[in-house]
Amino acid sequence: MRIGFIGAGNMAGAIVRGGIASGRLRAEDILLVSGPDPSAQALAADTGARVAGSSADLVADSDVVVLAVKPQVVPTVLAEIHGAVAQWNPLVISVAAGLSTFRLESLLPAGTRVVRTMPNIAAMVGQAMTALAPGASATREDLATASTLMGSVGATTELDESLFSTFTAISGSSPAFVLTFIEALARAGVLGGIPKAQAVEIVTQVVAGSAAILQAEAAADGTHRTPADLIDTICSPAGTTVAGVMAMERAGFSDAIVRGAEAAATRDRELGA
Ligand SMILES: NC(=O)C1=CN([C@@H]2O[C@H](COP(=O)(O)OP(=O)(O)OC[C@H]3O[C@@H](n4cnc5c(N)ncnc54)[C@H](OP(=O)(O)O)[C@@H]3O)[C@@H](O)[C@H]2O)C=CC1
Ligand SMILES: O=C(O)[C@@H]1CCC=N1
Repeated sequence: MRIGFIGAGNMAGAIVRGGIASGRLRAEDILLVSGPDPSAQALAADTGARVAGSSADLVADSDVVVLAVKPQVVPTVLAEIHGAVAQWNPLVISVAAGLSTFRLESLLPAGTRVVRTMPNIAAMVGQAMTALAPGASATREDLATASTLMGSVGATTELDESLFSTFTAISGSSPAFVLTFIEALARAGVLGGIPKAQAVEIVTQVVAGSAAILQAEAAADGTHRTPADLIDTICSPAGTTVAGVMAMERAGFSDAIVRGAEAAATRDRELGA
């Protein structure tokens, strides 16, 4: 299957690099095109993918076209490829925040098969979480194709499109929230005298270990302990952890996270308006 990426920036780069590294995508099947800066050339040089002469040329040579430009640029790109899509009828997969399948379809020839997805940057290490929703003309096979593509860089889940803004907040954007937490906790380590690089290494292992516990719980038969259950196993009575958790909650830790996610979801809806 030939896959063309319109946009060769952070997200396309993460999918292309992660997919090739996992052995699930072949560089020779990947075509790239970008905007005024030579990001497609750079990604091609790095991965062995090829660069198309234009977005319309890319469509003519692709079974699947991935829209990986900023949401604000999508209408321009779809105007550029409208004729080629009418002629070649590729499956169009969007990774753009905010833009509904209805909106994308309205900018494409009638009957274009569209699948909306929301991956995250962890695609670059094969650990993305991607939601998928089919447009009006997409078939089960199209959804399976999109799922296979995104499955090459991590886990996938079908999700009702009405939930995409919330999903974008808690998955598409949230690696930045988690990294903000890591940066802050590492800074606390520095405050206590641990060198920054060592503090980041320590906190990264803690976050990976904590996630691994939850994944093991989810995979286990029987009762699955929730994050709240597990917090209780770490909080010794009158111990260090409960003192820390209480101080964090007094400072509004959980509230700050929910507010951050709500703001991201609101922005996703604004981008689609
Ligand atoms: N970054 C992330 O973590 C995530 C991003 N997304 C979504 O992915 C999409 C891309 O984001 P991201 O990769 O971060 O953005 P980047 O700015 O890193 O990349 C955008 C790419 O679009 C290219 N581009 C700009 N104008 C055109 C054009 N007219 N024709 C073709 N290509 C063009 C740019 O090329 P040039 O360099 O030449 O300007 C660049 O390669 C967005 O819609 C975003 O919502 C979704 C999930 C996570
Ligand atoms: O910040 C953004 O708009 C994009 C969508 C999800 C992650 N990055």
